[in-house]
Amino acid sequence: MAHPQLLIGLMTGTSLDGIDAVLVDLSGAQPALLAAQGTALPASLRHDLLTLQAASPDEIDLAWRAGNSLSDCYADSVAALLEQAGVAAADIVAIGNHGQTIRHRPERGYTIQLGNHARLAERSGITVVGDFRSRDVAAGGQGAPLVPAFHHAIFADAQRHRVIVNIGGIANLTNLPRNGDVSGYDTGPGNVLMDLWIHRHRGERYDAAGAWAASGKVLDDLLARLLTEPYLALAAPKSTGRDLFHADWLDAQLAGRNDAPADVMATLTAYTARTIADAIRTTAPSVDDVFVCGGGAHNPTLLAMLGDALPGVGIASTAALGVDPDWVEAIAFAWLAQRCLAGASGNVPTVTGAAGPRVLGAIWPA
Ligand SMILES: Nc1ncnc2c1ncn2[C@@H]1O[C@H](COP(=O)(O)OP(=O)(O)OP(=O)(O)O)[C@@H](O)[C@H]1O
Ligand SMILES: CC(=O)N[C@H]1[C@@H]2OC[C@@H](O2)[C@@H](O)[C@@H]1O[C@H](C)C(=O)O
Repeated sequence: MAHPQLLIGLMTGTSLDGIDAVLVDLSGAQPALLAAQGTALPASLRHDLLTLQAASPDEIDLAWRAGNSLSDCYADSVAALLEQAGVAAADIVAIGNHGQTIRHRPERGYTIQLGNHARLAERSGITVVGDFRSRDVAAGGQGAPLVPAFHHAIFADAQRHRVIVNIGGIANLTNLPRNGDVSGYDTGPGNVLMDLWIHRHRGERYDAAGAWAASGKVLDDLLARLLTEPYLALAAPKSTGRDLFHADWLDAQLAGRNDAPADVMATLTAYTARTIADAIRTTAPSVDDVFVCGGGAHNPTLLAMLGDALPGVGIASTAALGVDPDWVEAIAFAWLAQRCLAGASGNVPTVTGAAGPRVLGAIWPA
């Protein structure tokens, strides 16, 4: 049996719903999930991180202090994960730490994932690999999405044309045709608009199981207006984030309207499904099966709308492929850390638009 390769993956995504932490053994062909934990962020830190995604006064001080607090939360997550698994820090090869995206501007040559990796290495006593996106951006790429290489490694199939869709804050797809090629890009909003709307009207973080959306009716004129967003028609490589899909964007779309909030919720859910379905139809017209991961996998209203827009296509969660949809991204960053330490490339240049394959990430030794 191969010697275990224990790595930890940490993901704090666009939704800001908390820290996803996984402990995986990456010695085999498929990742073996040994322990997993979701931890909410303290409300004040979540507030600061949201503030940093819009212009704020004294951003630099706030950013660096929030980065330190975030790293302390990561360290607590790692300690809890190791305790849950009964594994010692000394047995972990590395932590792959995504960090928190607060700006994503590849067109200006930068993307910022906050988090003090030195502090995490110091507190955990484990080697940290972080800053996975900057090298791809430096090579002219989008720096995102990065998960397609991982999806390709574990989900590609020679008999079935698969598409993997991650519905997090933003949604991204990976196209895995039978011939072994891989392509992918960010399709547009994932849960971000739906989360914004329900938080504004009901004070809730998200529309649990899509129940509120299911109680409203889709407003076809509003949906048509939302579909005119120019990002949707851009050719890949492309990536997006809260830099585009934020509260002001939504308010501009709704200006001059006075719709029932439940109908807007239904329409934003339909918009999310439709933009994903349109991307799949354009990029992968001969797809056999779509597998969904990320928090959107828990929204049956969204999934039903996606299914309606893709007649004849099987839609399931990545659980059907043996990987829990909640942990795919965090496992991907453990895998990317392993690649970095091996000196292997982590990007797919045809996905990100980078000039070529690049080793992604920087290393903070234990
Ligand atoms: N039970 C549920 N019902 C409906 N929606 C849910 C449920 N659970 C999670 N979600 C949605 O999933 C979101 C979190 O998804 P996820 O953790 O994949 O996002 P992320 O990793 O932060 O984002 P990204 O992939 O864009 O970086 C929540 O904000 C919520 O909108
Ligand atoms: C800049 C950034 O953090 N992008 C995230 C975000 O969340 C989903 C989508 O937008 C994707 O592009 C990316 O995350 C995943 C993990 C990726 O890089 O593949």
